[in-house]
Amino acid sequence: MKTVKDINFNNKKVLVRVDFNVPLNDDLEVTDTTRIEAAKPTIHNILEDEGSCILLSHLGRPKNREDKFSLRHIVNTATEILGVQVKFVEDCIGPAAQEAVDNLNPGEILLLENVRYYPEETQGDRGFAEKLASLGDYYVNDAFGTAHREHASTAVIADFFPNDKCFGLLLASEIENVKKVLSDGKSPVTAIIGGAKVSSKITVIENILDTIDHLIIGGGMAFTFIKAMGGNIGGSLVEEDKQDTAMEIMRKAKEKSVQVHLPVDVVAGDSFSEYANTTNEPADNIPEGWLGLDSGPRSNEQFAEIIAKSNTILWNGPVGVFEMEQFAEGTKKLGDAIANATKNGAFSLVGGGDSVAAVKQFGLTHKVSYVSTGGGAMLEMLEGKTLPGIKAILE
Ligand SMILES: Nc1ncnc2c1ncn2[C@@H]1O[C@H](COP(=O)(O)OP(=O)(O)O)[C@@H](O)[C@H]1O
Ligand SMILES: O=C(OP(=O)(O)O)[C@H](O)COP(=O)(O)O
Repeated sequence: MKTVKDINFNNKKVLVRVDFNVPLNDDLEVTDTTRIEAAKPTIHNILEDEGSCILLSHLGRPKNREDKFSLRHIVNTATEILGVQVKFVEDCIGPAAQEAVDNLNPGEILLLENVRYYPEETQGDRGFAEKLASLGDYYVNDAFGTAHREHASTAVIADFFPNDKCFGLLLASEIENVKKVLSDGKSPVTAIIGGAKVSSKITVIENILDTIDHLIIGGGMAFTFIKAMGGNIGGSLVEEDKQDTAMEIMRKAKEKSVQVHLPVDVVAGDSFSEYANTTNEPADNIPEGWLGLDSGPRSNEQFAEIIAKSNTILWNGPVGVFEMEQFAEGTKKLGDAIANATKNGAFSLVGGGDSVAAVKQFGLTHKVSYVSTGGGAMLEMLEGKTLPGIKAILE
């Protein structure tokens, strides 16, 4: 994998696609800086070579150039984090962008306006990609969170730099960390797949069955499996039409000698609410009118035992409705178990939207081996897909 470390950018203008799609509050302040911090090593590498960085990013999904999606709102935060004044220009192509690039000196950073202000970006328009490409001498992709999109600035643009393109350090590191689990994982390898939707995780489970020893299925997903096996799940979340798929996964897991672990008990609520009355019930015998909303104490212990014996751990998806305090315990205990195993030498990767949010909420970010910066992108990698943003650099 060719990365920014393999190129000397001295006196060059480098287009860096970053994912600065960060959350903003109502006052348009950045509330989570993880993705900006994650781009720092790549940007600093280029600046240390005495090159200059032209940053390309999207923010949200604008339809009509709405001001709330302007990257201007993140300039101060980016300046603070990167330690260098970030210049900004209110367009990403055309004369204004060109003038700002012409005035850029080695060691400087220029952030261009939201590439999604142009519909051509998401359409993967070649002409638009060419206009972006004309601004720089090199193209670096460091936008892991957007690497599953075949857009102008994430994939098509690379065509215009046949010999002058490479991976950023974040993108390279995301790829390497998935490899550490899926190809080079030291056994026993355990995957915890939770969350709400069986349908969105089937391909992930099918793809990882060949490489794992234990599969913990938690969260809302578990009830489709439990019901398919004849359990009573009360009013718990279920995907009725996915019960055959669930049984098929169980069959394949057995064939491949993967041990599947489902919750044996749950914390049930009488409504999907943080004010619900709660009770502990067997996971396969939940009374009518009650919903399983968190894994119960016996399940948490069993999951922790398996995790403690694992050398490689993949966690995708919470095992309960962790956003509500009284259903957060299972996910917190699971996170603690993973942190402990990591302290004892296991490699742990946390990937995919809500589990990353859970890890942050419980203060475990620095107690696991790697936390991915991509939700959808990480899921697609775990499904075994080659992401367009990665393919474009490799080709
Ligand atoms: N037992 C449950 N019943 C209903 N929802 C659940 C349950 N356990 C977890 N969830 C919810 O699942 C959501 C995450 O689901 P999903 O989008 O599939 O996961 P991810 O974003 O990690 O891939 C969380 O908002 C969480 O509250
Ligand atoms: O935040 C992102 O994705 P994620 O929420 O799946 O992590 C990326 O910036 C991609 O954004 P998109 O889903 O609008 O293409």
